[in-house]
Amino acid sequence: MGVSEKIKEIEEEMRRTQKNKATEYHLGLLKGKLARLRAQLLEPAPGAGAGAGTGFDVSKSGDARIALVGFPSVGKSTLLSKITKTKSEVAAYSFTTLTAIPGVLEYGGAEIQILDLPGIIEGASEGKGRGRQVISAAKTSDLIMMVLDATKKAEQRALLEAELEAVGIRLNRQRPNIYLKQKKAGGMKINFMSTPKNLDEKMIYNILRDYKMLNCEVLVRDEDATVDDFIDVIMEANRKYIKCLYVYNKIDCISMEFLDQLAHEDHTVVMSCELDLGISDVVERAWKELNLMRIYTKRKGVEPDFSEALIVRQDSTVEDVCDQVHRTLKESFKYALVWGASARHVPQRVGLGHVVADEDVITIVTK
Ligand SMILES: Nc1nc2c(ncn2[C@@H]2O[C@H](COP(=O)(O)OP(=O)(O)OP(=O)(O)O)[C@@H](O)[C@H]2O)c(=O)[nH]1
Ligand SMILES: [K+]
Ligand SMILES: [Mg+2]
Repeated sequence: MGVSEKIKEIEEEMRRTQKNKATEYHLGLLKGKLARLRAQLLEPAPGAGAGAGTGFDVSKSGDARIALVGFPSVGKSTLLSKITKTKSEVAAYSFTTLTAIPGVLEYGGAEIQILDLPGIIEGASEGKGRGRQVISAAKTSDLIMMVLDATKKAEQRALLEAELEAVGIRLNRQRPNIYLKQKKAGGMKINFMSTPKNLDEKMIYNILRDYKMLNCEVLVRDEDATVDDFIDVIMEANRKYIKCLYVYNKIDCISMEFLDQLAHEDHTVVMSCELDLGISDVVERAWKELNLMRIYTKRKGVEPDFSEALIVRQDSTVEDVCDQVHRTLKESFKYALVWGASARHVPQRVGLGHVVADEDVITIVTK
């Protein structure tokens, strides 16, 4: 039996099994097995590189990468052509786009790579269409823009989310607060910080044994943690926590009432590429979700250079800023002077570990 068939069989068994106290452990084990099989499915076939030669092996460039994911003909390519200088083919038929098409969005002094991808369909995670390559490309992004057709049924969003879930992408979620460490010996040590609501020692023990992890230390810190969370922690190497912005296109074709309802949902923006409505909101929201920071440098005795920003990620330190300037700069680093929101007084003299804030001005003093 192939991996896909095994997955189907387990999914079927899970559907058949009634959820109650008596079946809880059995269902937990099935979930664990399912997660392992799904990860197997994603392993590249022997000899074939990840997306090599299929047009999906676009190298990363710029300060961040955004992937456009959605069903066919929702307007992904139309959006790419609107916000970048790249023209990706647009047409009324499905699967107009067949490979990954990169474009560059310039915003706030940053260059953001936008990846237009082929449309995906239900079953994509199991390899339907080019689903697996598309989702693998999405997995490399810093933000997923899920482009949705506002005129289509609401289920489309849940269907797409399930496809992304199945390959280990977790949207707008944090890694579960569970500590897990494999050991060479000593058996299993399972501890809870407070009484868990959805987990117990037996459940964790069963799943660990099924994964042949007989020596390890577990500390569940979150009382709301579920079996799925625990499996995510075991499968850590295969999981990716990515932000998602839901972008509803074609609002030129829906009622004002429905538009209002959509616009109020979390992590959601609405637009019409056709009427050129809301496009700048989409870009602004995407920029915010990326949480990038602009840092300006200033040479001693000279005004800061506001024409060119260094772009760093959230929670970056002076060390990260140095790396942006030059790979070896930190080797000759003596101290830095910082003006702006991260400084307690201006200028504050700081070391490499100082965490910077958006729009800080910094002078790096070398030995
Ligand atoms: N009414 C309306 N039509 C739109 C809008 N944006 C795009 N379209 C149309 O939707 C169709 C599909 O657009 P594409 O950009 O090719 O869609 P896609 O998501 O890239 O499609 P695939 O590459 O096939 O997955 C085209 O006929 C567009 O003209 C919009 O805001 N309103
Ligand atoms: K299309
Ligand atoms: Mg397209």
